[in-house]
Amino acid sequence: HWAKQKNVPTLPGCWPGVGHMLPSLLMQESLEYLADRAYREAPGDASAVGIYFMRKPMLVLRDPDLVKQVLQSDFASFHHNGREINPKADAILARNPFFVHDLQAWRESRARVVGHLSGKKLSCLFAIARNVCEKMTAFVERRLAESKLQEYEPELKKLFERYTGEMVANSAFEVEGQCFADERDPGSFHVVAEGLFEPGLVNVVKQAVVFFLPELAGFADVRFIPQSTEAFFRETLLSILKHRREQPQKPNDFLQFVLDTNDENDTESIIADLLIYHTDVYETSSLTLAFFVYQLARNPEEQDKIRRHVRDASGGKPITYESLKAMSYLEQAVYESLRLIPPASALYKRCSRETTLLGEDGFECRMRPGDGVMLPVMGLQNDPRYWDDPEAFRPDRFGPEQLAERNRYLFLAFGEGPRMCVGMRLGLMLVKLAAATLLLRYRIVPSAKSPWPLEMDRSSFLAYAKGGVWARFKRLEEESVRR
Ligand code: HEM
Repeated sequence: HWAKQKNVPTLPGCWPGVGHMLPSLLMQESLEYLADRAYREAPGDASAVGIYFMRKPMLVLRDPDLVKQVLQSDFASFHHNGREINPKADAILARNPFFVHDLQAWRESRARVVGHLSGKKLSCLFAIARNVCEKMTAFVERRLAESKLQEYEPELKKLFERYTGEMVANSAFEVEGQCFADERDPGSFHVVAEGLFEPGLVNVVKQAVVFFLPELAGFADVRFIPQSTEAFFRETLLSILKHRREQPQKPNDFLQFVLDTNDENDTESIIADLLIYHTDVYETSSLTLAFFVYQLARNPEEQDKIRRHVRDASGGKPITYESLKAMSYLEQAVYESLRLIPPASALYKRCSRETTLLGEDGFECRMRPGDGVMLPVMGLQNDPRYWDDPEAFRPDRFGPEQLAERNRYLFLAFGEGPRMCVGMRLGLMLVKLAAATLLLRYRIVPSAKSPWPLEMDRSSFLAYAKGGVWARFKRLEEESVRR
């Protein structure tokens, strides 16, 4: 297929029948990391490179103008996100806008989520997140108090799953999630959701069946969200609904936003809205925070600069919704961390009608319905052709001038165009608030348990570091006393 197209080299290593999927069949490489490899191994000036997903042709883009065509200008031909979910196996996941491909149904499901996350609603969620941050610092303080060295060395992803898990419990279910309990509680929100996305043989096989063999998933009842997890959330919801109906003063929380827009007897729609919120908040925000705090540990000068900025913006008072909004340099630093390690290392789109991709350099490629397109987020965001010294952590890259000058399709950590992440503002708010809270109290220093740079587990569709992401926290006052 690709040999017939002008200017599209094929990635070497194609095998009859399986195409480039041999490492994937050996559970070593996800489609996202295959796209990343294709990006890096293609001839330096190629605008795109062809791969085969088994026998199916897929085009891996290397030019931000072609990315723009797929995500924005020719959205009608590429609106499909590629992955199919069988509603018989995963009825709730299938309602997440990310997996809805019929245009009208997608618009409706997206509008539901957008409606729950307007500016005013975000400020209500901020108040809940601030309480969760207090629980997090109390937890860190207890760990510091029991340490002889007066330092706490957490695996960051696990620590921040507690934060996002507690956030969901408090804001969507009005219960204590017990995520910051000292003893591991099997009924706590983060333990229930733990490991849903993480790599590992069982998950990699499960995800391959759920996302790429939906008929088999329906037939063999292979689910992404296990029945027991769904049952836990369902029971939690039913136990609080009655109490919520009787409350004269309704709290301003995510549960109430959902109840206000649903028929109160339609528990299926209510639980679907809550679980979409849960899956989307829990994993991406904890991953983003873990990699960001890791970057802070590895870049002490930037850490100090960001801390001074956070102090100035909060003026020595508790952080407010407004003061957090004003922390623009902190936000730039989060973007820079997302540039270096985006949680989704590539985006997958499927062509739904015949069209031609045209590059400014004369590149031309005919796409047929069913052909796949991979947008290698990690590759584009770390390419020395587009980024000066791409390995360096430099939040200045996201200053207003640099943003105005750069092609916006070079940064895709939240996607772009009509299907761009709807929870971006909430995700940024949660990440900024937790990071600012920690920076005001602790110095974050590297841990010997995490190498630099991190070695990524390439078998998963999201970004996970082999062996986890580690750092050490020390109280700021104690440090200055010792100096
Ligand atoms: C920092 C954290 C987050 C990151 C890095 C992130 C990243 C992404 C990415 C890359 C996409 C795919 C875009 C595309 O296909 O073009 C996406 C879609 C989506 N995200 Fe996020 N996300 C984050 C947080 C959230 C949160 C907190 C929510 C909701 C509460 C959320 C809800 C969604 C939804 C519903 C979609 C599907 C949109 C659609 O297909 O129309 N995300 N996100």
